[in-house]
Amino acid sequence: MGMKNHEMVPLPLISAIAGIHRGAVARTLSDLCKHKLVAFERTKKFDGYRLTVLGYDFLALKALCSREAVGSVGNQIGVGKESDVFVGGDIELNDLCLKFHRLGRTSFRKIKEKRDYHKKRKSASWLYLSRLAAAKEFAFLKALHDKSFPVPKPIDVCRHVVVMGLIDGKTLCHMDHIEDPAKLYDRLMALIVKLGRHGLIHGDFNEFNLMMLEDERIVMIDFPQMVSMDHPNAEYYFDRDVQCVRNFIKRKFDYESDDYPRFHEVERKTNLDSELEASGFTKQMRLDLNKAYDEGNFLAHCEADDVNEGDEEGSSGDEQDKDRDDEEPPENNDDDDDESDSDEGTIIQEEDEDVDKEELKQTEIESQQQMKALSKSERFNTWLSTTTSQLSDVDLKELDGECPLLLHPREVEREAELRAEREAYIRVREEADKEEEEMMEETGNSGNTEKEKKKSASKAGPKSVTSTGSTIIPSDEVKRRVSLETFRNKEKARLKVKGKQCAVRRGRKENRNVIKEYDGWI
Ligand SMILES: Nc1ncnc2c1ncn2[C@@H]1O[C@H](COP(=O)(O)OP(=O)(O)OP(=O)(O)O)[C@@H](O)[C@H]1O
Repeated sequence: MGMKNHEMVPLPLISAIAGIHRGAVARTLSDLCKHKLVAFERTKKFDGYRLTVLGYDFLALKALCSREAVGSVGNQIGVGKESDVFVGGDIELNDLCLKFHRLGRTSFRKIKEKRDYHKKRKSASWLYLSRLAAAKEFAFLKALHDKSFPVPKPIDVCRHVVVMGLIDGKTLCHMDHIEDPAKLYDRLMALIVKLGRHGLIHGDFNEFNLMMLEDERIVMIDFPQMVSMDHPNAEYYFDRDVQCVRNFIKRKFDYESDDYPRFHEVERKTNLDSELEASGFTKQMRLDLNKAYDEGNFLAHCEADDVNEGDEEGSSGDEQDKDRDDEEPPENNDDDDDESDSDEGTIIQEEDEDVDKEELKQTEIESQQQMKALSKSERFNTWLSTTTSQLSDVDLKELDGECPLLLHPREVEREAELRAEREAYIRVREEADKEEEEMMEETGNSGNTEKEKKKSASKAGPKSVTSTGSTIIPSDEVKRRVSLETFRNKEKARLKVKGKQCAVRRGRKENRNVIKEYDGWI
């Protein structure tokens, strides 16, 4: 499906199509790569997977097997310019002939050189053309078989594979000797005339496309360029077929005759063209295929895509009927659907973006309006000024005693947590203060009252060691204070570390205890 409009199908697209997660799809794809059913390709711009010829064969065979048209595949019995022919069997093991069309196989390499990542159908030209060739062959086989022409029995067609009856004979080019060349000559000419009466010209009536059975009956196995008797060059093609037979019989069996059919002598009875169209090989398919054959360019139909767009749409219905059991949706129809879908997708996306932008704009406008209204509102302004003045009137000093209430609950909690840790430090500090006080009393340096002394001590704090000219502190006292300060600092550090380590140690200890408790019980 991805290859309908991608030369290399990117992984996300495969995942989306398969409805499987990318990881799973990538794994599946790598398995398929190992079996050469898909190939991974990396170019400067894009990475992706492409279906290989073998992969396409497997898809067709899978569908044919599930339809029970094919039960087995055997040896290769023929190689044509644009096909591989295999012997096969149905589910009851009756012989079959499987013809895998490879149209565009040679030109595919050229396409690769001028690779285009995403262009309608050009990318999968070989798939499309091979499929057209198979559809055409099957349609002709069916129509001719129904009119009792000597052709293999048409059994089924899927993608690029035609399933038909196996002819137990030899191609005329391999015949070295025949009993009656005149009889063969007459049979071949009669066949050309019979085709003409049904409005058809083979167009490539040669020894490679004709087989001879044991009883010397002739079977047409290949008619890739069959044209209508209404074709502008019909007479040329008709005469060329006749001349081909004359040359072959003369060259190989040395038989010549002046009795041969002329184009204007052929009386047309029926018109197989219309029946062929009804059988699924549409006018557009014929145009595409003929263009490829006529111009020898397997991309010729792509160049005419734009011109033929309308016709294709008309023809898609027939194709859809034909491929009812086929997993792959009709090319033309789906291409159009895909495009319309993707277009729709973009439109929806664009619409969404527009809606988002509009919404944003609307909200912005609304909020601006609200702001304006609020600033204009007298009620709001009065409330704001009253509240501000009330706040400024509040005497924070009065609230000093209630300070804890102003603290955030988390801060109160932390205070409590830290208190236990700090207790030792506080105790030491209190002791030091006490000693200091006593010492101050003893020295009696200042005439301050006890209250004032306390105040000054608390103001200066234990850290203060400043001395003025009027204050004489003995050197012993200075030493003591310094050592006390050092002790305090050490204690602080020790307490901090102890707090952290304790928790860790406690945890470890608990664990050890738990292990000990359960030792021998496990
Ligand atoms: N129905 C069949 N039964 C038996 N053998 C067949 C049948 N169809 C084709 N073959 C064999 O396969 C060979 C190739 O088939 P065919 O001519 O249809 O292929 P092609 O690609 O159209 O070849 P080309 O274009 O070179 O003529 C034939 O020469 C013939 O030996």
